[in-house]
Amino acid sequence: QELASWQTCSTFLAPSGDSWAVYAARPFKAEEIVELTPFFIPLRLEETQHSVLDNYVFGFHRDDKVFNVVLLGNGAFYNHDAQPNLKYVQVIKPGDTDDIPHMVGFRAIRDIAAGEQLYVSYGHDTGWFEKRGISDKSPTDEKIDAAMLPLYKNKYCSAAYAGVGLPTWKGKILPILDAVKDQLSTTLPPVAWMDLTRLAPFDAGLSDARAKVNVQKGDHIEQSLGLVLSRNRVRGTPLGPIAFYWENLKIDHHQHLINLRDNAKLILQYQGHDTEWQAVDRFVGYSEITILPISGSIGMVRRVGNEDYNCKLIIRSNKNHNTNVGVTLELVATRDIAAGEVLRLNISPSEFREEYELLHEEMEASGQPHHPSIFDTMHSEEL
Ligand SMILES: C[S@@+](CC[C@H](N)C(=O)[O-])C[C@H]1O[C@@H](n2cnc3c(N)ncnc32)[C@H](O)[C@@H]1O
Repeated sequence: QELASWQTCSTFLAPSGDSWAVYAARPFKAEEIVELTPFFIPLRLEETQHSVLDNYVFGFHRDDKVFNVVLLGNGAFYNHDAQPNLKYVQVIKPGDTDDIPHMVGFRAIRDIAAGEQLYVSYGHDTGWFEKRGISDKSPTDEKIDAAMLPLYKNKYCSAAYAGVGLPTWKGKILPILDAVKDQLSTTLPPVAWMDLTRLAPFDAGLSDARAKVNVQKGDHIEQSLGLVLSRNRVRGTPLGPIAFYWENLKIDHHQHLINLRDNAKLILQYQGHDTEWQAVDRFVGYSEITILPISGSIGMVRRVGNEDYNCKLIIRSNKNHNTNVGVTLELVATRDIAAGEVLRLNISPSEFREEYELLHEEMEASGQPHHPSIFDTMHSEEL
């Protein structure tokens, strides 16, 4: 098939040593948007600091308070370099008093070649690593060899499109960029932020992720990472509708998670005042396990239970990770899917109405696209 620009791969998540890293699938020019985050959820500090999620979020201020934002896509997986090639950018509408970002993404600091590992800075001081008892390894400026790159892309590029497409970009983001041009003191005109051919002609927001290319039955649509979180770190937060609660997972997922725990390949990380912020394993029981699809777009795929689904989820051990805090998630097509078709996963949505309400509030404030059906349960109970 002849691919349009929005269907091609820009970046991908792949194993690197004993963990994961994000790589450029193609060259980028300085200042170009390398990744437009497909979906972001701001959380209060106390909602992230006690679990492994704390290692995967970005801090920002809102209403004079510090928030931690969970980013889907590759945003949570950029490694740290004191001289990074990417910078985190967020766009806030001028005049908004609550500092809610309407767009989050990553821009190239310099020209980047295809195959280069992508890095951000976790902060100027060394505090980030010290606080967590991790030593900051000097960056290796790792690059995937040109001869190997096609193999990597074939294996690790996602076949899903998720997040902002042309309708939201033109209708909601471009007008803000016009207005903030001077505040950001960028020399680029707003239209130069994004090559419009990289955006799909449709939005593929939350619960509306689509196939980017034609996919055949049995193909892997995407491989991404799930963090293992205790249920009580997810309950009552806007993460609920994105996470997979134990009771919504299938029997083969349960079996697999039990096997992983039996083989010491799965832990529930906790840290707090009582552990002097040292990370410990605090597993209490299987039904307490929740999987948060923290990378890629699996969390944005519509959950339809057993009705008319076109893909399923496979949970594997995160064999490329030395800490056992997560699992590898694979989205596999259960029938042929055409490019542009909505992905439908055979897992039931969770039923905690107040979590949909919290998420809905966040989405209304930031204007991120979503399919209305995700909030159906909420609305039907309201009526
Ligand atoms: C946001 S995650 C980045 C993705 C990570 N490589 C993974 O596979 O989960 C942050 C974690 O990556 C590792 N990391 C990132 N940059 C590092 C660096 N410069 N030196 C040492 N470890 C680093 C640390 O384990 C840290 O807790």
